[in-house]
Amino acid sequence: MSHAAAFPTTPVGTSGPAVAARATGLSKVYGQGDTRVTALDSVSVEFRRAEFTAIMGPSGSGKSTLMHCMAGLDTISSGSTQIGDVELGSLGDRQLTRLRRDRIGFIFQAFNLLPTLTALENITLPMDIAGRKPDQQWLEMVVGTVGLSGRLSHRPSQLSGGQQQRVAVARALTAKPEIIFADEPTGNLDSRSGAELLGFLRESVQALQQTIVMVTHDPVAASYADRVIFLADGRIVDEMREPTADAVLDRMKRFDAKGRTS
Ligand SMILES: Nc1ncnc2c1ncn2[C@@H]1O[C@H](COP(=O)(O)OP(=O)(O)OP(=O)(O)O)[C@@H](O)[C@H]1O
Repeated sequence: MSHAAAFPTTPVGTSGPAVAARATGLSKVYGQGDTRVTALDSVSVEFRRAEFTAIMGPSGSGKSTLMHCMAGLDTISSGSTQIGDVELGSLGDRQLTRLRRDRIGFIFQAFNLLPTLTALENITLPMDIAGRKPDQQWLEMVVGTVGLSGRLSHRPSQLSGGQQQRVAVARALTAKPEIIFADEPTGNLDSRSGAELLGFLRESVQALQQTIVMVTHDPVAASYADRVIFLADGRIVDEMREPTADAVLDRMKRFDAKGRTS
């Protein structure tokens, strides 16, 4: 499918720095003593503007933790994280909340939709809170592409899991944030809807210079990205550019063969 010709609007801010987000020597330790877990072990990584990155790795390798720390949703134990030029550690709670609201889009597995709001109200909520008006043409384009046009006045409880996921995706894209963090965004979709969604994310990167970081277990989903970062035991152990599903699958099999301690 191709939306390139129909992408009508101005790109996501083109004036900012070339690196949309960066972690430097990022470590995250949970618990103490016997329950101490090093979820991230001195991770340094850059997410460049207008690049689509997939994060992969075995269960428990630190993928979600990396994304949560980068997005300012979790504290870090050492190192630093930046969104654009802003060092997250230098921000107070309110500044961090505002930065998340204004500059970051989220597509998480728990969709975090508000039950009393309609689908449309959920989609525009972050912009309403920020006092910004959605670009109507873009909103319609996003809603049409994720297949929600007939469902906008439904509340989340009246939508299927897959439809709720589409609302979460539309909410993230509508505000044109500087960077979108997505955790298994196609997890609840059938393969055709998943492919459409990934194609749309891909084109939002190409046509709008959107920056996307996506955690996934699915090699086919990862193949839509520009690069794949592989985590194991809280460290980046490999990186692949222009991934194909087969190449990603082969790389993942090497984790399985070695167990989790590669
Ligand atoms: N709140 C927490 N308290 C204690 N340990 C945690 C917490 N969150 C994550 N961990 C631990 O940190 C490690 C990394 O977890 P994380 O959820 O980042 O892995 P993941 O790669 O996203 O896994 P999955 O693919 O299963 O979702 C795991 O060992 C996990 O048990």
